[in-house]
Amino acid sequence: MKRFMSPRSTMPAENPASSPNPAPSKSRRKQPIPKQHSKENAPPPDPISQPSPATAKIKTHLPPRPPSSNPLKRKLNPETLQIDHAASLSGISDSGVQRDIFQLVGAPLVENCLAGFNSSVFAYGQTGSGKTYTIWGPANALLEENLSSDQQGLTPRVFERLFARINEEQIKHADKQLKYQCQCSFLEIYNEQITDLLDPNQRNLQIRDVKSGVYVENLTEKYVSSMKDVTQLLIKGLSNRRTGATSINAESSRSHSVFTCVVESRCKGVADGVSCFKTSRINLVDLAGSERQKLTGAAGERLKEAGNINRSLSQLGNLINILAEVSQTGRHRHIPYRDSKLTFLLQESLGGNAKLAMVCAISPAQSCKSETFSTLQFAQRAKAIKNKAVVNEVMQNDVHYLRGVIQQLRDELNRMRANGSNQTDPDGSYSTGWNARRSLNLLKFSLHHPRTLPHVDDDGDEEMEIDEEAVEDHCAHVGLQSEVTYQHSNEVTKLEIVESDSGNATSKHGSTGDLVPNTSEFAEVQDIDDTDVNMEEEISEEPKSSDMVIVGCVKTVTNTPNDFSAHESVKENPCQLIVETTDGDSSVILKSPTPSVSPRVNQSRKSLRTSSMYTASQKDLKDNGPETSCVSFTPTEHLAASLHRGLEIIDNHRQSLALRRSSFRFSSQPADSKTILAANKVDVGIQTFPEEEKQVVFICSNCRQRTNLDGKEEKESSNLQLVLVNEPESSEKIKKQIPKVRVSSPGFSDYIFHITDIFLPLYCTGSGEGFGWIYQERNGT
Ligand SMILES: Nc1ncnc2c1ncn2[C@@H]1O[C@H](COP(=O)(O)OP(=O)(O)OP(=O)(O)O)[C@@H](O)[C@H]1O
Repeated sequence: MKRFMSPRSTMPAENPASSPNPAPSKSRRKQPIPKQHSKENAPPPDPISQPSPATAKIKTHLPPRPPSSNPLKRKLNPETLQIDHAASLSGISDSGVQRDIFQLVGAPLVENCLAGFNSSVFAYGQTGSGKTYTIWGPANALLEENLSSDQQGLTPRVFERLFARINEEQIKHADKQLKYQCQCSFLEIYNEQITDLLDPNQRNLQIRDVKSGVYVENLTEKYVSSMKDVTQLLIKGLSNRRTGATSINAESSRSHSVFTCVVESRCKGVADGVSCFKTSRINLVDLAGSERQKLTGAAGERLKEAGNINRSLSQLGNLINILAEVSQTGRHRHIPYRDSKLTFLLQESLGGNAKLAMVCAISPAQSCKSETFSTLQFAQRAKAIKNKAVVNEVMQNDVHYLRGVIQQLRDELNRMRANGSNQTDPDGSYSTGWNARRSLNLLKFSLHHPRTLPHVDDDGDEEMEIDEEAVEDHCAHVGLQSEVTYQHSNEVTKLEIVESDSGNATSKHGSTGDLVPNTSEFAEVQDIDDTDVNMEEEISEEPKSSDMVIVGCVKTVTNTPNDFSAHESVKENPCQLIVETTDGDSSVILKSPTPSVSPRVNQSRKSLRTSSMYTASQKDLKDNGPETSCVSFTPTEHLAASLHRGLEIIDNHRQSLALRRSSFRFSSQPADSKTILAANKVDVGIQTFPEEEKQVVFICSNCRQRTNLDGKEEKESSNLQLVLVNEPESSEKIKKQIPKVRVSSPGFSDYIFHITDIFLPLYCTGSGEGFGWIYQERNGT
């Protein structure tokens, strides 16, 4: 390849005798390989073709060797070379056939990419061992007429397959309007400086580290849709690489080069209306080769380059050692990603969200034996690294579809209301409930948001307890306002949420800049596996409103499936719950819902975000948000939660009507109410109480407003109040009553009820606006 490119600057091999201190050459036009005259640059004596100690586990044939001018041509007898360290490697290409490499590395990479995984391939090895040949192939193999050449490198093969598979997938999923788009960039790191190979005037580009990852500022990105497009970029980029002749390699790469392609796909579910966005990143990395000065005869500028190359490779090796150690021992250590541009830029590929393949090129020459073993050791250590690749996927619900579901639920509710207390038709009742539940399930599925819609287990008991001290403080504060009375409960000590989410294994990674999912959806996809949430909640000492937040809807932003322990502190802002993780690294904020936003296209995507756990869209979100992990409830999510709870009400209402009795009610007669809960952002888990326990009455803001009109004392700003029928007995009892209210439906198993301000009006006689009301109120319309 290199010999067919028009290099920007071809630097002749250094000859210390004639050029002891040559000026750096910017011209990289191809030069004939200078003969080596100096003793130092003279080819080393022929190696003795002796096999390594006979402790081999794998016998391997080694690739054809470099040109005759290359000292590495004096190879060992491949039949007798035995390698100790190869046992753990994934595969060894026999005689360097490019097709083999593609089958071993390229084909899986393409499938992983289509599945939404980031994938990287690094070519590592000593200089002249065939890395460039492997990754890009010879240049003539890139020419259109030679596309089927056996010599074709890994990269063109990958893109050939990728475009073929994209076509297949688009045809196969035409009903889902599956569409792909690919965007490529090409850069090199030379002497610790980044140059844009697609626009060589762009030098010394800076790596920016933002919350969502790192990217290279001002790097050119080009859309590609065919092999021809990619070939053009490859030819252009490779011709701009810095190469130089050494005694080992006439066209030795003097830089690390990274070809990146971001593949985005979007499709829409026919049945559920959910749009799915996937993003994956392919990094093809041709590392500069390690070299020993004695062997390469480098001097002057070439020596300086070699020093930089070796330093950067050594930093890579160091990083890989640490990552391997961390993976093996589980010990936490500082990972020195920033030691070099290479590791800084490609940190996501190294121990992060990417599948990583290392192609290690080795020389059969006896003189290179130590480099060969060192390369194999490197490969072995690299293999111990455990990356955390996830499918980078974001689901977006379809607003139109959800509107349909809302309408359906509204109709069902109206039907139920029309039936009123006439529940003589159990089948009708069942069918209504079933329809509602089915609608809800569809909605759940569409939202991909099981945690927003907590499962209500008829036999379960989801209890939230509140930190006693915080509650006391809170109550003391509220008590001073003389507006709240509480019912005593000795058991309440702290708020503890244990939420089990059997959410789908979506990923954290959505589309790149074209798509801007809402934050909560992003948080949802971040959480790919079952996650337990244990939180201790503190309540702000300065309650301002009595909004109640369903803390059970808290979603964690976590990259790996694990348990999540969080320490919550409820801030003042109504409807906002800030959850700080115990390690202080992040927090989750439940915000008031914001107006629903349809997916939109953001054209300004940054390039090469190697920490592509977050896409540009997610970056937008992250950038808009705090350092902490921010989870906002969109109106849609709130709507979904509301619908869910509305359904619970329907069920409960049906049961209540059937039984004609219940220990709680939603009152439209606020005149009865004397107790108002001003618990700011306190979730209330409702459990079955013994029947003799006190009855609680809930009123909504509408009713409360009427109460005010009636001259009742009311200063609360919230839509929801808890009202106890009986007079409180003491302030002590008041304090402990806030967090826990239990409701029972005798004759039924415990029923868990979440109470929020948003659904209460459904039960207010005369409110009459059903779910639409909820939706509109949440949007402030
Ligand atoms: N499998 C192979 N078959 C045929 N020729 C090969 C093979 N591998 C390498 N070569 C040839 O060997 C020479 C050196 O290979 P290449 O430039 O790929 O090495 P490299 O590891 O990239 O070296 P450097 O680190 O110095 O850039 C090239 O001329 C290349 O064409």
